[in-house]
Amino acid sequence: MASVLPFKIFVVEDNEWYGELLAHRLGLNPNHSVQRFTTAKACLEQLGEQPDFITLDYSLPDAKGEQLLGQIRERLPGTEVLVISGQEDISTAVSMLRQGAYDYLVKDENTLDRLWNIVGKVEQQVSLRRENTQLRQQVGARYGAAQALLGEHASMQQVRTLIAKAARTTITVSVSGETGTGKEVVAKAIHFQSDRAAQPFVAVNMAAIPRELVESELFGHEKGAFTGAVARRVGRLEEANGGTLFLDEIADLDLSLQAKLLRVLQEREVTRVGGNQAVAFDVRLVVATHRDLLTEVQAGRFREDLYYRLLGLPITLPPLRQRGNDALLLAEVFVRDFCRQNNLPLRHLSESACERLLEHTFPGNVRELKAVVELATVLADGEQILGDDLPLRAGRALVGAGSMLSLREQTTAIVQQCLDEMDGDVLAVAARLQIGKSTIYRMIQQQELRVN
Ligand SMILES: Nc1ncnc2c1ncn2[C@@H]1O[C@H](COP(=O)(O)OP(=O)(O)OP(=O)(O)O)[C@@H](O)[C@H]1O
Repeated sequence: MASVLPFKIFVVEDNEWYGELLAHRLGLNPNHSVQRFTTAKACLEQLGEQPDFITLDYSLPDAKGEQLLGQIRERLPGTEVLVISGQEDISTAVSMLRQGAYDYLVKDENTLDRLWNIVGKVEQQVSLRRENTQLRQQVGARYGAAQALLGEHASMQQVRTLIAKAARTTITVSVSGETGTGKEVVAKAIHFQSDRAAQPFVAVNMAAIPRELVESELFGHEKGAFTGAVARRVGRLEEANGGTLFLDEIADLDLSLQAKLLRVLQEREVTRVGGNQAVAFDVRLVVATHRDLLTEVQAGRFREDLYYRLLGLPITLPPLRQRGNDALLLAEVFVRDFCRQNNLPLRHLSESACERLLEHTFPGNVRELKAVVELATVLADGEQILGDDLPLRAGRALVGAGSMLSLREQTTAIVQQCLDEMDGDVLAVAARLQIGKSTIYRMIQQQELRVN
């Protein structure tokens, strides 16, 4: 994988002829930018240029390899250093490798080929690392920005204020709201606006994991802990160490696991299933649910002590239908982003489209709105998206459906029919009906739906 940025190499070699030989060989790759130095001092003076890779002659006139390697590792811990020596000396090689050298080569007829292979490997690693950093920065910029959570309604401004306050400390945050209201967006915004932004953000959906696997998913397991545990697995809590753990659909956690989670959170230590060694962790917790947790506590389905441990700073996301004109604002942004991403000429919502969007109740909230306007953007013939381009029929039928019971019955029947047609493929059904996959998993768990 070639990186777009040049791959910067320093060749440090006091033998002019040999240095030129190395530099010439490395320069055969047009993506390499090679600089040559004959002393340690000259190399150190240019370290500010942040080379990706350094080849280092062990015996330089003004320093020994160990000294220069030590200084490079201190100033550029991410730069790989390959030591090239005139003589084979095992103890020197071991000491250089211990100090963090990438490898140790002896000058012989194979040196150039081996160097070429090593540089190829390092270049690939650097390229992956750059890609990773870039992605992290993109996600960070997207969710870290105050406007990550769109909406001008007073309730959303209040949510943004709470996110900013939560980000300043490590307080646990509990987010509630219907499906598709943006609970995960809130969790990411808190993470990326906090000083943990460069650490992992790990999301686990309790409703999407089979009950018997939740414990090992969260806490990890040792090899052989149960049938199928063929290798050791680090749990999500450990994975999120230093960062943020987002536990979605927390109300779906089994009562017995609620007790275990409480203990783990209180002790700030986790023991893998089948293991006997506790591992300390440091995570910020954000939990979310579409249910009222207090009602779950009163009904005996959620432990009161865990409820108080998790409540922290509560943030409630109102359904989209209670956010005034925000649906239009969000719709315009989704259309604009979709056009940009797909190189389409910019499209706009017509008056009739706006009217229809404001009439609709959006049971799937922002997720549904996004899917609807993106599809309408594809279907529209001209620059304007018309009311008829919006695939809102199901929503309209449901609005007139009357009581909650018939609404639920209708929803269940539609999802069941779709599940049957799609051979139980939950992700496909979620995409087709534009509802959250966790909603479907929940309905299956509560035996409202059958999977054949
Ligand atoms: N205020 C918002 N601004 C921009 N995009 C939003 C907003 N709210 C939600 N979204 C988008 O809507 C979609 C659903 O959001 P998200 O997954 O955060 O919802 P959720 O409440 O966690 O859903 P579920 O309960 O089904 O897990 C995502 O594509 C998200 O980016």
